Amino acid sequence: MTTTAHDEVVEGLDHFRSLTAKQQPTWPDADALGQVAARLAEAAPLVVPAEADLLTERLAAAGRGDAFLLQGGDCAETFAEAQADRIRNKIRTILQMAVILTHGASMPVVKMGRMAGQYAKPRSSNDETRDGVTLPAYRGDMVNGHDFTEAARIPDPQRLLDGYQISAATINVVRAYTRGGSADLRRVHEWNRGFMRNPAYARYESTAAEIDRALRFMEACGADFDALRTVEFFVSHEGLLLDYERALTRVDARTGEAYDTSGHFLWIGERTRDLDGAHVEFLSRVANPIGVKLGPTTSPADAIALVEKLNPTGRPGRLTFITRMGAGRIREALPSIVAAVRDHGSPVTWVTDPMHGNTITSGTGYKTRRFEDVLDEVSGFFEVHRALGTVPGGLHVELTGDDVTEVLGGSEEIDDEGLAARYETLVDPRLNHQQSLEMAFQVAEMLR
Ligand SMILES: O=C[C@H](O)[C@H](O)COP(=O)(O)O
Ligand SMILES: C=C(OP(=O)(O)O)C(=O)O
Repeated sequence: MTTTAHDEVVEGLDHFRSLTAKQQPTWPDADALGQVAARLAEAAPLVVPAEADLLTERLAAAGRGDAFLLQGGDCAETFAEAQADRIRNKIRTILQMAVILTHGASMPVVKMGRMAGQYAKPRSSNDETRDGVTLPAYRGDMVNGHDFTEAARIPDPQRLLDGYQISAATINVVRAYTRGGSADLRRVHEWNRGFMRNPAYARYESTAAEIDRALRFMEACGADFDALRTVEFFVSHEGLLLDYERALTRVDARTGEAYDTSGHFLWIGERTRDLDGAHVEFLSRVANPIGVKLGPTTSPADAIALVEKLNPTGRPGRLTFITRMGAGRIREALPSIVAAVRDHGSPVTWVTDPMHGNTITSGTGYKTRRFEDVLDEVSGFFEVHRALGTVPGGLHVELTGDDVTEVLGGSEEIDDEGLAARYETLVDPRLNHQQSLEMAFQVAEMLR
């Protein structure tokens, strides 16, 4: 029998199975996992290749400095919170931030949620110990339960199917919300005006007034606001659970290329970005736009090797590097990496994740971050790119649309004691709604 190009693509997709895959759950029942994977392999795609290709174009624009990416959402989505109002609050927050950033950058903002699939987490330790009892660590709702009981912590492949279904429902809300008129620019700006009524945010009044004037100017020029009622919104998650990602990967009849249809954009985490590891190998085979998190131990040679493996043809928008160095290290650690990639010549879209390098434990024992460190890392990111003549292409943040108290600081000055009021995240701390908007105002100033 002759091997077709299609067969070769499919065969290539399974190469990762012979490599080391870090951060995978220890599924107790291989047969049960196989049955779930078979069902997922027949399930409808969550996104279609043409949407992923459109995002590649948008990210190429961000890489050139013709657009700016805003990627945000929960550290770990949970099944329980996949409710319409929570999803809507998150989208709303991202749209509100996007309006502020669009004004600051004077360029389109590409909007992307860490949503509809962000259900699996890499962990520092395989176990968690409480009061002398040690159980497997929580690895996200798509793997096991957060309750600290033996039964909840056993990885259950049925959760992959649940995650798929809940992602489908989430995408449905995202599409309805971003296409149904709720995203009207004037309405989003009105929400921002509501935020400004709190005197804590008076310092942003002049930016809000400028946006008002810009909207009135557009109106006077006869801008078709009805045409702006629909916004493009993409979904993304860490491509961590390779059994799930592989099962949702389909060969596109149009192009003959494989697409991971679990989300528009998948990223490889800092802990799984080994060049000879299974994650890099698998995602090198799919045609979606992909990202790689780069932490402070990344060498320029590591970055170049990733560019060559993940984007050998130098397709603009295909590869995004999401740097997460820490505020104290970014100004020393980032320049040599960016300079090496710039000199290599293959296009990369550079995005800052100012969250993951700035995690601390509060005096009261909470895993938290300081708002000022988060902003300082963003400043460092702009400084480095401006000094090197490269493009700071976007922002990746952990946020929620709700009023939680997980990150220290901001104008409402959440302090050590204040963290206890509404600390809800199951893994890492997120900016709350107000802190997210405040960050957008500050980044808008940096973008000018
Ligand atoms: O979100 C990122 C990681 O999953 C997280 O930082 C891991 O944190 P841990 O050190 O609590 O396992
Ligand atoms: C785990 C994450 O980040 P990193 O890989 O950068 O630690 C994340 O973004 O959820």
